[in-house]
Amino acid sequence: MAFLELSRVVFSYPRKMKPALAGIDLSLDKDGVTAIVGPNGSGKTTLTKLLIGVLQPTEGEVRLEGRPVAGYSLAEIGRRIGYVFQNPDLQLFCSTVAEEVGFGLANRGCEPADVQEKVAFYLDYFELTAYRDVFPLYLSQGEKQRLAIAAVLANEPEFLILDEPTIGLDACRKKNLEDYLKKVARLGRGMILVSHDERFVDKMAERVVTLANGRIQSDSGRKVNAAYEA
Ligand SMILES: Nc1ncnc2c1ncn2[C@@H]1O[C@H](COP(=O)(O)OP(=O)(O)OP(=O)(O)O)[C@@H](O)[C@H]1O
Repeated sequence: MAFLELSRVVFSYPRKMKPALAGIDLSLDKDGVTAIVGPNGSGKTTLTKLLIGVLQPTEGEVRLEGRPVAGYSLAEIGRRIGYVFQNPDLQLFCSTVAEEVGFGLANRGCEPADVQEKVAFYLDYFELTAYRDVFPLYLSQGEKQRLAIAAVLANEPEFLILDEPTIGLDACRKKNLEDYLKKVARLGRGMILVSHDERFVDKMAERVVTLANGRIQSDSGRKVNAAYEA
């Protein structure tokens, strides 16, 4: 059974004549890295928001492990699917960087010592230790982006959706992110990358789905990517 599935999905924003998605059929397994690419306005972000139940399809159905997404609470989906928004400002809400990384773990009832250990690890990996007590919205754009990614990864979700994760990252930080995500992928956790960064997509994705005008223009399907061979 597919982990996530869209069947004949049409989505129209209110007061818009043209649907943002105009009939999407797509199945995603629990493992593997799928990139969703396509021009501005082709529907990439809309598609990912339907997958996490933030938007409901106008027609058709979105399923998570065979059950309609509409039947899950947003909190349930959020525990299983980590979502990094295109704009990190929209997802940072804690009063310090360290709190932001540990929030999900503490919320899930992790022991405080385990939370501390994981927070230290993720702050170190994403080079944020020096900012641990800083108010997140005071960080630079690239630092905020790294923090948003670290906070989602720290929760170790079963599946990840990253919308333009490389925006604002310099070459060195991009390589760090690539290495970490490849490690996550090798552990069998799947992900969707929405990205205009062709080099990053090339290095990361086993499957590339191209959207154009709210439709799937091409789908490379699955292929073996040498980068994932242990
Ligand atoms: N909240 C909204 N209200 C109305 N229309 C919207 C809204 N969000 C997106 N749209 C429209 O829906 C279409 C698809 O937008 P979407 O953000 O999904 O595209 P995208 O492929 O992610 O674009 P980009 O590459 O620029 O991020 C666009 O025409 C956009 O203008």
